[in-house]
Amino acid sequence: SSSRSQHRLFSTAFGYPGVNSTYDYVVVGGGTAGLTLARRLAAHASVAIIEAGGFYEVETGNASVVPLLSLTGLAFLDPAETFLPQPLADWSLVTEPVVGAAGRRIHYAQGKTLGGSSAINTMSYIRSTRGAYERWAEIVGDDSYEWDAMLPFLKRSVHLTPPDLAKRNSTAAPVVYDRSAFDPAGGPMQVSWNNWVDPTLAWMAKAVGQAGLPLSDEGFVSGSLVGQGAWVPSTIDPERATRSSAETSFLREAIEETNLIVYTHTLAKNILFDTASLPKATGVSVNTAGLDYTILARKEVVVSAGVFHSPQLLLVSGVGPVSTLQSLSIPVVADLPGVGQNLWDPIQIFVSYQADTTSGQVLTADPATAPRYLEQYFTDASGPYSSAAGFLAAERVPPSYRSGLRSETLAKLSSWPEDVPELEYITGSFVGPNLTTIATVAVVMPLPFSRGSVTISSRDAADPPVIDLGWFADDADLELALAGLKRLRNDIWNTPVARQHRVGKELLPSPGVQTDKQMREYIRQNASPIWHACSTCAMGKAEDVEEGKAVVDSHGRVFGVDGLRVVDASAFPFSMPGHPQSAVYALAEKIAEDIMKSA
Ligand SMILES: Cc1cc2nc3c(=O)[nH]c(=O)nc-3n(C[C@H](O)[C@H](O)[C@H](O)COP(=O)(O)OP(=O)(O)OC[C@H]3O[C@@H](n4cnc5c(N)ncnc54)[C@H](O)[C@@H]3O)c2cc1C
Repeated sequence: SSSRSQHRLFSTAFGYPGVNSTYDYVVVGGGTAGLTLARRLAAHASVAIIEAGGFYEVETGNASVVPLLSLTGLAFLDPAETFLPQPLADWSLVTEPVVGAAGRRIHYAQGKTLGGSSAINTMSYIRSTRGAYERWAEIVGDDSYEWDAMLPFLKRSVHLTPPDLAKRNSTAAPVVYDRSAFDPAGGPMQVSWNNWVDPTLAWMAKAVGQAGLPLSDEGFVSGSLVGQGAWVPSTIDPERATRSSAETSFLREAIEETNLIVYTHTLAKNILFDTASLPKATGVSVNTAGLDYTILARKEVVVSAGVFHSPQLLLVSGVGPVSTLQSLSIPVVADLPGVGQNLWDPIQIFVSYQADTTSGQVLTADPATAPRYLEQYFTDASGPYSSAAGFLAAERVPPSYRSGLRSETLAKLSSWPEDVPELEYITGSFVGPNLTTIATVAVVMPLPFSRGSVTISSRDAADPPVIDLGWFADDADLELALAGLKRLRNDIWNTPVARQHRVGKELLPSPGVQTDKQMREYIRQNASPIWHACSTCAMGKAEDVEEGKAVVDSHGRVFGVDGLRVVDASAFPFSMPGHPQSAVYALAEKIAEDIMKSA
């Protein structure tokens, strides 16, 4: 069953609901990590994927396919409690009231579809820093997480296509990247650049430069995040300018080249254990449209259900803090205090103005110009529809703001490696009233000091997990957010270029928000997720288990049980500065190799 089948029908790749079956490996969650890992394992073994969603191309149309729509598909990105649900591709998670953020409940988008969050994210492909990977290695006591050792795994998942400068057609947006950071062979995930440059983003990049952030000379994929990322690449297939996700890459390849079996619209309800001696995971009980059945694993169960659902599945299956399990009368399989703890969730704060330039969203919202751009997209894979996010910058808190920070906050910052950015900036251009352009710069604090948590209120995996984001639980985060907000307003938005292009009064926060107190209030009222949550089943050392700081070892193996791993963003030891998807793919590649070596 493990050899490559040359002439498999597409339909052969899908499981038969309701029929109990057995495979070598059962992977829960056909998302970013799950599909990557499953595709690699399926080259050598029989593998089943259990995925709660289906194919997003079928179920949400172009919303997750056309790059521009990844930013206008506000149903996914809207953090308000009143968001418009997209139940076929998003879990519709709403958090508990966030105490530090004016008691708001946040809609936290998470992909419920093949490809998981790689199918609904904003597609920036960035790698973290050398220092961050070194810290990962230290925390988990395993040198193989250092940058030089991880680089082959970072390279393995992706195929790079250089930017098409003719289609980008902009001298204002020079692309810089290091070719040697990619492998010419590489994996099935496509990484490339937008085939168009948004005119508003182009001058905003200049403004960020005038505020003292120089153009990076190697880009943001080579282990350094300093200055301007010089137009970071996206997970985009440049040929037709469509999203490349774990589904279009790893799953499609697995369907063609392996015997991987996929169960779509199937919810993993419980991990099954043989509790005779050391509890051993033996499979998963699942439900497809009301049918209950079991999928057994001869070798291992791998949980890749994402930052909120991986801890949930462990908890409902009896793996977690004893107090939580007992309060819901769940039989204890393993007492692991850290399951659902240590949630890291970076946030973003916006400053925006109306701009005197146009933007992709305006051109495509205007009935006079939209048809022409649609035609351009379909015939040439270029123009505004072909373009997602694309501009990012990073720095340490500059000295003039640093001097205003409390000594406790400075001490906390100094605990991080020197190459780790403390503030990141993301530019955006949106459509406003009467087809005006709204230009926005967000500041992100990539390494929050506050911790949230995930727990359960019922034994049923079909009920949503209970999420406490914990924003601003640590005052240092509010202080940094305030420094970042001032940096945006006083410097970036005050540069000659920004003054030249901004129109009228500040829209966000608004001129009335001036004192530190008012700005803190604005931050609490408007902080938004950037969807980089992680570490709820944190990787660490055995000695950190009791304190609740570690759930899995450096091979992703869950402490205290056998035959069970967690491999996804929940296993990160901390939030990787930059954007996380590159690290999720790399982690899946690395653990897949681990599993195959030890099999
Ligand atoms: C809106 C948004 C924008 C983002 N933008 C970027 C960006 O520009 N760049 C970047 O690098 N990162 C970005 N990210 C973050 C990045 O996409 C995620 O960190 C990453 O995709 C997480 O991968 P994962 O494997 O941990 O989880 P996921 O990819 O979310 O996979 C989890 C999978 O498990 C399935 N599942 C869960 N529970 C069950 C169950 N009980 N039974 C069966 N299946 C289940 C889910 O349906 C899902 O398919 C963004 C994320 C979001 C949501």
